[in-house]
Amino acid sequence: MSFGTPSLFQGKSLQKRNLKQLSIPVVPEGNKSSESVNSVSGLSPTVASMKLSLPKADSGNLHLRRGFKKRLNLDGQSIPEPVLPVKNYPSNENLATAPQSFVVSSPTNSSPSTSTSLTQVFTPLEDDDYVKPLGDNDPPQSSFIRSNEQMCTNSTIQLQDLVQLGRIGSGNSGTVVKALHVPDSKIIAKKVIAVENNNQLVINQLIRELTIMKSVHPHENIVSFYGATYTHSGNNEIIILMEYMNCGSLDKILSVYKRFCARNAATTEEPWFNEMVVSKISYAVLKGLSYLYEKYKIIHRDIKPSNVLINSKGQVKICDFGVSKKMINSIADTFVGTSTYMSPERIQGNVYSTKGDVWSLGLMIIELVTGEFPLGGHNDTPNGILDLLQRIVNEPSPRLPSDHNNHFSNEMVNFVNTCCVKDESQRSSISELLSHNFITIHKPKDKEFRHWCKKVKFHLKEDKQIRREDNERAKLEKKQLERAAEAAATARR
Ligand SMILES: Nc1ncnc2c1ncn2[C@@H]1O[C@H](COP(=O)(O)OP(=O)(O)OP(=O)(O)O)[C@@H](O)[C@H]1O
Repeated sequence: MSFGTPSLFQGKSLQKRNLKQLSIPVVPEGNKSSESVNSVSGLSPTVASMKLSLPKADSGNLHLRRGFKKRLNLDGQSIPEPVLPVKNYPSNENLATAPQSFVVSSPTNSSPSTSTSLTQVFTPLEDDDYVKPLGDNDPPQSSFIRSNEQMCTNSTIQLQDLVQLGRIGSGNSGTVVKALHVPDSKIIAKKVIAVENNNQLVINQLIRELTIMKSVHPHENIVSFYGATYTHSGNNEIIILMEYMNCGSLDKILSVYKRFCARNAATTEEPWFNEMVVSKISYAVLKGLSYLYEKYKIIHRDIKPSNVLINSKGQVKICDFGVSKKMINSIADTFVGTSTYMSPERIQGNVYSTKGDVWSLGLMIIELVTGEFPLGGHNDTPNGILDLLQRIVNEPSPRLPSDHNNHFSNEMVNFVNTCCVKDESQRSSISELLSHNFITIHKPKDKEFRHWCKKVKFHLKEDKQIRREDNERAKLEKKQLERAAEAAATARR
């Protein structure tokens, strides 16, 4: 299966193109009425004093335009079409009617406690001003994080400077949305984690872990962390701001690939996750893991396809690192499915090292090339979580399939087998794997991999478009059926 005809492929980043067309002229200073806008709409002075000139309608602009239409509030519910609260903007309505939910949150429309926390959260600290991780019994802090990358010229990110563009996805713990940071026109990802019943233990733990994340300096294989906050008025939620990766996670790419295969059943070309791609992804994951451990003694503990993100520049980065064993367990109590990539020693409660992440990488590779989770696919779904855990511990190690449909190189087979050794002491370490033949053979293929990422981006867009059309068609058919049924009922009466 291939990526389709190259002629279809447009290598440009849609986002960048859109952003270039999103001109943001600043309303001249001293315009008093723009300040009154702030207090009404809840916009920060920066956002409120800018006017957004949306690009003219053409297919290339649909993405951003649609993003504005489909904004979500913090609960993931759609919010009304924005009326940009800008003086002199032709389509502007009465300022007093501007929707309050245009921005995420703001001091002006929040309770006093939240206002305090939100205004403080993204204020930068001095370089050496790291916050000491909290102890179990320490009270949670409402604000403590700053950017670890110079996100914008004045290095602060105010929540109220963000405009939500659309939902990216959700996992067991939260929902991720795409947001525009208006002052520098950057797209970022915002993860919102609802904390039920104000669970103090979970909050403390999350805050501790976010504090650790904050201390990690940017690395080419780690998703940059821009800031986080805990809001405790209304819904209790933790908001994490991070780098946006425009090809999404490997699980998302795998789903798109499966739909692509279903639509193009006759095509029998090379699979998307070919050996070069798997090698480059593995290399990036191993380098990220190595950096986290060598520099910060952080063990990732949650390597899986949804935590490996890709962008069209050809970068592969890991996210959601530093989640402690305690935290994973507390989430696993509530949510089924988080433990599936756990290594045998972890399940058995034995000493856990970075080799646990090596096991997870092995499972992830099998899943990418076969399209199925190795311990539960092929019509052999485990009978609940206990059965799955039992399989990991007691059954033979997962392996790449060796039937006539699958021809894997000796290097790749050996690499996967080396990752999936059940006895942790016999399993290879991260540094050993970094010099494995499977990694070194493909290491120089940066250009090919970049090209692959761009093609993925193209197919993601294509898939989105097809699904949107399918949905619209289904809605139309449903409406027509309803109308026909109504007409038949009327005729009978
Ligand atoms: N920084 C990001 N850039 C782009 N997409 C992202 C980013 N972070 C997350 N996503 C997407 O959002 C989805 C949801 O992420 P989230 O971290 O909430 O859950 P998850 O990793 O899928 O599952 P879990 O909660 O079990 O870890 C991911 O699957 C991924 O596709």
